[in-house]
Amino acid sequence: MKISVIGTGYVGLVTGTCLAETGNEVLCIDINEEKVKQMQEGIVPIYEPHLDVLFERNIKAQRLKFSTSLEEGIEHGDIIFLALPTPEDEDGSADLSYVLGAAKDIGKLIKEYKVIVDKSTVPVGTADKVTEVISKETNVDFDVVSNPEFLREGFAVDDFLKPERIVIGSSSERATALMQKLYKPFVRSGNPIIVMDEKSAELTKYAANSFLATKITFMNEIANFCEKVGADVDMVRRGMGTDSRIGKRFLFPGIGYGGSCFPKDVKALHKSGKDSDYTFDILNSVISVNNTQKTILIPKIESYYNNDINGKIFAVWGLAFKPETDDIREAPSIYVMEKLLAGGAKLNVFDPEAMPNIKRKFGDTLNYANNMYDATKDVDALIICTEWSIFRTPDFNKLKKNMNSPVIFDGRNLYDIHEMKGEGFYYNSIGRVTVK
Ligand SMILES: NC(=O)c1ccc[n+]([C@@H]2O[C@H](COP(=O)([O-])OP(=O)(O)OC[C@H]3O[C@@H](n4cnc5c(N)ncnc54)[C@H](O)[C@@H]3O)[C@@H](O)[C@H]2O)c1
Ligand SMILES: O=c1ccn([C@@H]2O[C@H](COP(=O)(O)OP(=O)(O)O[C@H]3O[C@H](CO)[C@@H](O)[C@H](O)[C@H]3O)[C@@H](O)[C@H]2O)c(=O)[nH]1
Repeated sequence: MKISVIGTGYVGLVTGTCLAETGNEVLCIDINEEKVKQMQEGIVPIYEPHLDVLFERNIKAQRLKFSTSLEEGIEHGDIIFLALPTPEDEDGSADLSYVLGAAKDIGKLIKEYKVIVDKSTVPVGTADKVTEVISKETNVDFDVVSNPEFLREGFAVDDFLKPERIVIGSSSERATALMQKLYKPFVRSGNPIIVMDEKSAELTKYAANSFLATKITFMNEIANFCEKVGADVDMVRRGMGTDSRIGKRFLFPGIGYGGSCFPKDVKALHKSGKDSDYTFDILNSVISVNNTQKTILIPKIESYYNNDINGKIFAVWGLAFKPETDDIREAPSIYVMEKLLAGGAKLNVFDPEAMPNIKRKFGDTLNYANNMYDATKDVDALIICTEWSIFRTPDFNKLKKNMNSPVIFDGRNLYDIHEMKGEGFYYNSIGRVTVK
């Protein structure tokens, strides 16, 4: 099939590349000229594991192409995916200006039947709005489908190629049949393509993300309570997670959820509720607990230094919002570092992939280390914000030699507290006793 993808970010590029991998002719459109130029030169503009191999293969096979011309995109695709940003607006709602702007342009350019697929995360009713906007501009026949994306950054290629489910929201038999044909190669192991109405599809995405954010937040509260009563959240997590009704995943406590999705999507669903005269009490709490959780290490650090961190030097390991990505959107590390800088601390930072993005945001207010050990030279403490694998088994002796004092504040519970007892560190983590 001929496919166009409008918006070539984390979702659009993965979608385009994976659809090319199954033999489709894909044209990816982006407004960012520099990004398009890079991709035309064969450079993947984001860090996403395993994407480079597929990207290269499909460009070589001439199934994957890039352009800045929306006109070309509209002409090329029988199916046109919108993978555009839907960032948080000032009132917490999803900003639909990118999606509706593209819809208007599509309305002006469309010459024959097309299926317009909304892959962006959008509030209930957006498919109707997109239909209305396009209809105002043209009499040409088209269908709008809601097809929310559930991929995770860091696992995006695998998630797209082997999805646990595909949700298609459509009231058109013609569009549904095309979408089922397109996705058939991705569900050969029997995972379902669930067809439903547009509104339910739109809500499914917000419900899934908000549920997962709630699950994490619940565990963060249990962790905070563990610290009060001397219980160990790792044990509680294992004890709970073995109940298949609860499940083992997304029970890891830490310094809050971040990223480009959970924070904005929870807020957007909460705001949608408000707009429909419904108060999501649970989501209200999730938002508030997560706000506090992002900087939960700060009072611990301050208290260790008798409320004076002015002039202290800290190493910060892990800046991306989670491992295996260079994405720093709503990364808890940002909130932690801003508080530490405001308190007068100096920071030596390291992340395997997110350094360029952090440099763009923080400029010369941070010291950027070449590797994880360099970051710890002459520091008063090490602060861990993201659980990259390379941080999991450090050379503790080397760390002790590098650091002014052996102190670790771990926001992601990387180390076994029993093993840490023999390493000679002051080790404070989340929901577990402090090793002194
Ligand atoms: N990132 C994820 O893991 C993920 C997963 C599932 C769903 N989503 C949702 O998918 C949507 C896209 O997210 P993302 O993370 O890929 O965003 P992104 O910011 O990485 O990418 C968006 C791209 O769209 C481009 N763009 C902006 N305006 C444009 C226009 N008018 N025409 C063409 N291109 C334009 C930008 O230059 C950028 O490259 C959002 O709604 C998000 O909530 C994201
Ligand atoms: O047990 C856990 C699991 C995750 N997190 C945090 O939660 C955030 C989100 O993690 P994850 O869900 O792995 O990353 P995303 O790439 O943001 O993916 C989420 O958001 C995407 C965008 O909507 C969806 O498509 C995915 O299904 C959904 O998992 C990160 O800050 C993690 O550190 C925890 O704190 N504890």
